[in-house]
This record gives sequence, C-alpha cells and structure tokens, in this order.
Amino acid sequence: MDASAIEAGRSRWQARYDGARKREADFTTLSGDEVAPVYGPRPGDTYEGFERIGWPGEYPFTRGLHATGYRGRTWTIRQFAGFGNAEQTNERYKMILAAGGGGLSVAFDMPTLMGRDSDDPRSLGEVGHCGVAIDSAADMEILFKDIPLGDVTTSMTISGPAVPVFCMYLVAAERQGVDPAVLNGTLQTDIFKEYIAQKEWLFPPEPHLRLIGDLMEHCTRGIPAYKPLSVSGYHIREAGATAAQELAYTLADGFGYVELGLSRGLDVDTFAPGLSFFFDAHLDFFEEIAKFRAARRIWARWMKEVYGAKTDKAQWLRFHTQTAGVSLTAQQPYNNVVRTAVEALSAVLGGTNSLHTNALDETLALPSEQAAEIALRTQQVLMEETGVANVADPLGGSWYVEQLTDRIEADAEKIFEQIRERGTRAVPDGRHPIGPITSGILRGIEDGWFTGEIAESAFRYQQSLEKGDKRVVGVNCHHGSVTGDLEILRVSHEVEREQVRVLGGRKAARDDARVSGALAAMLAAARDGSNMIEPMLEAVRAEATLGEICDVLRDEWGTYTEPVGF
Ligand SMILES: C[C@H](C(=O)O)C(=O)SCCNC(=O)CCNC(=O)[C@H](O)C(C)(C)COP(=O)(O)OP(=O)(O)OC[C@H]1O[C@@H](n2cnc3c(N)ncnc32)[C@H](O)[C@@H]1OP(=O)(O)O
Repeated sequence: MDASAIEAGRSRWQARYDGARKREADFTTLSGDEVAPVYGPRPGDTYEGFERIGWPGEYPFTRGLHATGYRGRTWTIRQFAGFGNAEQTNERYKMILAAGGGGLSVAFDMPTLMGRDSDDPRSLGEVGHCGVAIDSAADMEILFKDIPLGDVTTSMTISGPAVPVFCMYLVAAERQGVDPAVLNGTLQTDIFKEYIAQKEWLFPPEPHLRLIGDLMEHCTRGIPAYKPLSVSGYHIREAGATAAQELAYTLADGFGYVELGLSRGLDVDTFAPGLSFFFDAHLDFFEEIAKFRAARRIWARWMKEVYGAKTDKAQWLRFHTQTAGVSLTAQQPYNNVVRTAVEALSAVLGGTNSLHTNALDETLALPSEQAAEIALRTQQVLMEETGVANVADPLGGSWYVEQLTDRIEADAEKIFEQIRERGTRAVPDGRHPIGPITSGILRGIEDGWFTGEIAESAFRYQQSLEKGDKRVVGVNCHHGSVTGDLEILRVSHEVEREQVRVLGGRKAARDDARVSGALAAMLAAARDGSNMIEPMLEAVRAEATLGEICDVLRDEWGTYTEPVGF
C-alpha cells in the first residue's frame, strides 16, 4: 500500500478515535511517558499488504473492532462458574460481581447439559458436580436472586438443551419484572462443536438445527442485543486440534449458522451481530495472538464477500476467550497461575472482548473460592498494572506476528475448501435449504472426518511430548519439589439428595393439566414446523422440567450415535 493510502487510513482512524468515548485513566508508561493510542507505519513509509492489517475499528478489523481498543472499554472479565445447587452458585456469583467481575457465565452440571432432571437415574452421582443443577424455572429464579437480569450480561454455557434452558432464563427475567426484550447475554447453543468435539448432543443434527433456527428468529425479532450463539473453538482445541484447525472448524461452524439464518429468510445485517465466538488461549503466545487477529479478518471478509453483510456489526467477530484447561498440570499446580497469566495475555494482545482465566486447581476439581479469586485477580493485574490496555493492537506490524497471522489465515482457507468439497447433501426437508458449508459440516460429522483429523493432531502432539520435543515443566522436564498440597472443592452428595427432594415437592405442587397441555402444544409445534419458542415458554412457565421437555422431543426426534473410527 502506498504512503498516501496509509495516511488516509490514519486520518479515518483519528476521526473515529476523536469521536469515541475513552475511559478516564492514566495512559502513560510506568515511567510516566505518554503512549499513543495506536501505532502504525511512519508517515511516508509504504507497506506491502497493509490493507490486510489496516487500522483498529476498520475493515477487515485485523487490529480490533474499535478505534479506541481497550481505551474505550476494557475486556469483560467473565469468570465461568457454577456448582452444587442454584443457591450455592448464586452466592458465588455475588462474590464474583463484588470482586469486580464484569459479567456472569453459568456452568451447568452434566445432567442439565444432557437435558436430564436431577431425579433421573442417569443423573445419579453427577448432580451439582461440574456445574449447577437446574431442573426448572424455579431453579433459574434462585440462580439469579438479587442479581438484576436487565443490568448484568449473562452467558449460559449449554448447547444440547440450550433452547429450553434459555426459556427458563426468560421466565426468570419475567418473574423479576424485567422485560425480556432488554436482556443482553450469550447462549452457547453451538451444536456443531458438540458433534465435532464435546459430545453433548440430544438429537440428530437436523432437529437441533431446526431449534436453533427458531431461536435465531425469536432473538432477532424480540431480543435484539442477545447473542443466541457462541460458536466455540475452545472444545475443539482442547480435544487436540491445532490452532489453525480450531480456527477453521469454528469459523466454518459460524458460516453454517449464517447459512441457517439466511435459509430462514432473516436479514444478515440483523441476525449476524447475534453470532459471537469462543476461543481457547493456549500456550504458544504468538501463535495464539495471530490466531485471534486472523479470526477477525477472515470472518469480516467472508461476511462481506460471501454472505453480503454490509454493516460493521454484521462483519465483526466478537469473541470470548478461556485460557487452556488442557495446559494445566496436576504436577506442581501453582505453576498453573503462570501458564494462565501468559495465555490470558495472548488473548488480550489478540483483542479478546471477554475473558475467563482458569483457576490453578481446575485440573483436579472445580475451583475453590481462593483459587477462583486468584484467577480473577490475574486478569485484574493484567488490566490495571501492565499497560496492555493503553494501546490498540500493540503487536500490529510485528514481522513475526503479521506473518503468523497470514499463515494461519491461509491454513484456515485450505480447511474451508476441504469442508466445502465434502458437502454433498441436497435440500433435507425442502423448507430450509442447506448451504454449501453446512452441507460439508454435516457430512464431516456423519463420517467422522472432524474427529479423525483432531485425533491425528492430538496423537502427533502426544508423540512429541513423549519424545521430549515438546516440554512441559513438572511433567517431562524440571521435576521439582513444588508440591500439590491444595485444598480442593468437594461437592457433597447431600446436594443431590436435597435437589431431588425439592424437585419432588415442586412437581407435586404444580398444575399437572397445565403442564401436560403445554407439553402437548409444544409437541404439536415440533410436528407442524412452527416456531417452538412460545409453546416451550408456556411449558416452562407451568414449571415443566428440563427432562420432561427434552424427553418429549427425544421421543419425537430420536437420539444420535456417532460413527466409530480408528
Ligand atoms: C469450557 C467451558 C465448558 O463448559 O466446556 C465453556 O464452554 S465456558 C464458555 C463460556 N462462554 C462465555 O462466557 C461466552 C461469553 N461471551 C460473551 O460475553 C459475548 O458473546 C461476547 C464475546 C460478545 C462479549 O460480550 P460483552 O458484552 O462482554 O462485550 P462486548 O465486546 O460486546 O462489549 C460490550 C459493549 O461495549 C461496546 N464496546 C466494547 N469496547 C468498546 C470500545 N472500545 N469502544 C466503544 N464501544 C465498545 C461493545 O460494542 C458492546 O456494545 P454493543 O453490544 O452495543 O455493540
């Protein structure tokens, strides 16, 4: 790009920056020197390929979504939490908010994630263990007691039964007197990644996609700020994918949801801002930064050129990041604080919008209160003490980071091509035609291609670890005397007994005819193809349980068994 075009971009950036709100903060170095809000080529310099890098706040958004970077607003500190029953988790949320957490993020227990009630025999031993147990709207009400849902952005990590759980959240808001239309938050809902990596689906892919389409329609029409999808690479990476695979599979899944929205006749500029993303921050510092920057650029380009998005917000890739759980070690667990800090720094230098930092004991159990607090403070140290929030995209223009960004982008494009070539599926039901990327994803799920590719990568990494080419302190080198005398959180089985007792009482107290009538109306909607959200909301208002709702749909749509491969 020639010098005059670069200068024209700088002027556009300056105008945006001048017109934007900035935080009241000291933007100098520790030594007291002023720093500029952004750096770029020196005036008069030319820069080959600068159009791919650009300025923060401008297409292709490689350098961030906002001209001000974190000077306008710092990232959201959003610590994922949940354990035991709704009351215990509500206490933890109040602690997180009081300690400076910027938003909430709900972790559900395994029965809830699988759409089962706490009194289901399959739930035995799991209630309240990896997250909070939610059986009906009454639990959701307790979960957010004294937390005004209209004021706090709330993320809920659930995909298989995302839609009924979302209905419970809406009903909890109604019971707080909050107009659901003002709600802002995120629902994970990403069913593609369940088949690809996390394995928590309820039905075959197509009925799931139908429900997700209903949800997208409902949110687009009535809850404009809400993000009904958090397209997740985290679990794909944690399953062993490389950085480029994580990026490409996740963005391809995102394209699949765009194709779903388009197939419903929704306007891309209206529904695309409701798609958000979720990535892993692993230990290779620069590769991760490059991955985040490439993600924004690829998404913006595809949204504009392939799917016709015209507005900035529809081209923006907004993402949450969690530090890599898989990088934590049981050996010398205090070292995990260091790993997490480095990973979090890569997310921040990559411009994450929201961040969770893992607790040092998470390889052993859910975080203790003390470990959870250290994790939160890790973000606050980065935000308040290090100066990283002073300058937008401080690594932009680094030869290494820019070349890595280009390389990861090129690798991702090759993978998109492989996915597209795999697509053979024609229109499934005649009503909602499936797009070319969605077709490739479904084929890749059904023939085990994604899981096979990830397993290959995981196997290669494990071999390099065992050969000692890749090194992990305390695991295959530097064995030392740092011991693991940690007090870990244990969830009592009493939680399960109590939850089952409370659930029994609730079931006995409700109006059975209202529940069965509402479930029958929901089933009728499932059959006639109309939007299922309103009838599902009615069932939730009647205190139908998650298990009851999901069982009706399991009976109708069947379950799914993945292909086996070696
Ligand atoms: C591993 C585990 C498991 O169980 O397996 C999990 O899956 S845990 C999974 C946990 N997942 C999560 O917690 C997902 C979290 N995701 C989210 O919170 C969202 O989807 C998100 C990524 C879009 C972040 O949303 P957010 O509200 O925190 O942050 P945003 O970046 O949207 O910022 C909030 C508002 O401030 C505005 N804003 C931000 N920065 C600036 C700036 N510099 N200048 C001007 N405005 C700005 C944004 O445009 C937005 O307004 P406006 O909206 O008006 O534009």
